[in-house]
Amino acid sequence: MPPVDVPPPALELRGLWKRFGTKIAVAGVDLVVPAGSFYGLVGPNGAGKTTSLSMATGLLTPDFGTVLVHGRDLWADPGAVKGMLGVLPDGVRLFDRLTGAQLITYAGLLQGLDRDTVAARTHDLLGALDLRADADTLVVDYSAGMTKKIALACALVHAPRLLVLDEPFEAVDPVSAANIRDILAGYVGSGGSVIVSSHVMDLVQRMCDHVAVIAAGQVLAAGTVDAVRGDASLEDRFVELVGGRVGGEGLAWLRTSSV
Ligand SMILES: Nc1ncnc2c1ncn2[C@@H]1O[C@H](COP(=O)(O)OP(=O)(O)OP(=O)(O)O)[C@@H](O)[C@H]1O
Repeated sequence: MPPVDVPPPALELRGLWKRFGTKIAVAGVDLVVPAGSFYGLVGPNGAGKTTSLSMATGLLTPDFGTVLVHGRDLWADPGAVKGMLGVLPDGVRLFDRLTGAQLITYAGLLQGLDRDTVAARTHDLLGALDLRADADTLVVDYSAGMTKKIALACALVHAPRLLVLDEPFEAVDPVSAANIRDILAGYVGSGGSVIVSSHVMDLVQRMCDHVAVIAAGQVLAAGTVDAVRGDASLEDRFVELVGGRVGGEGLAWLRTSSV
């Protein structure tokens, strides 16, 4: 039988390391995000999620390691590979003196789309993310959740093959979050791949088909959500893997009434 062509993973991180001064933020992360998967990345504060995703998307140079996007080496040819990526970075400044509509338009033109396509997609994205009434408001005057949504629109406008979203639901209201989940589910259903970091275990358990738990810069567990969580909820499994429950010890003074 002739060999069957297996498509490469949407994203593959091999032996990623990053040190800031004396702090090792990422200590040998290996991760395979299968094409067509909805992948959750979870871990405690300071685990190295943002640092890993920044290296995976060309925003931060790794000290060591390789990033493959659909089989192509990102750091060997960033210009060619970045077009396949839609990125929602954490805490990166936007050009917030543009209006929401201008910012999406800018992102689309930067990705090489023609003006008519950008105009149509900007209209669609503003509608899907419930931002049409604020299309002409400066982004600097947006709320935190609106800013998150406009940044997500910028990540989507060129219909990338892989979406890398750092905490996309943070500060977003429940209705908008449900709309975003629908958009992402439709995107994955039509062949796209998503990796999303989140602190909301319940959301990851319901939304994602794969998950990786990362702590202290290393992957503690990775695979399908069902394989990682076993018989437990993802939240219980997370606490079991990561530990760190302290139950308010050492804060007895907080419960002492002086009245
Ligand atoms: N630019 C930087 N300079 C120095 N240290 C940094 C820098 N960026 C990250 N770190 C450190 O690297 C570690 C990992 O940070 P990172 O932001 O990747 O964690 P995270 O898992 O995304 O955390 P959170 O869930 O709180 O967002 C932390 O200890 C952080 O203090």
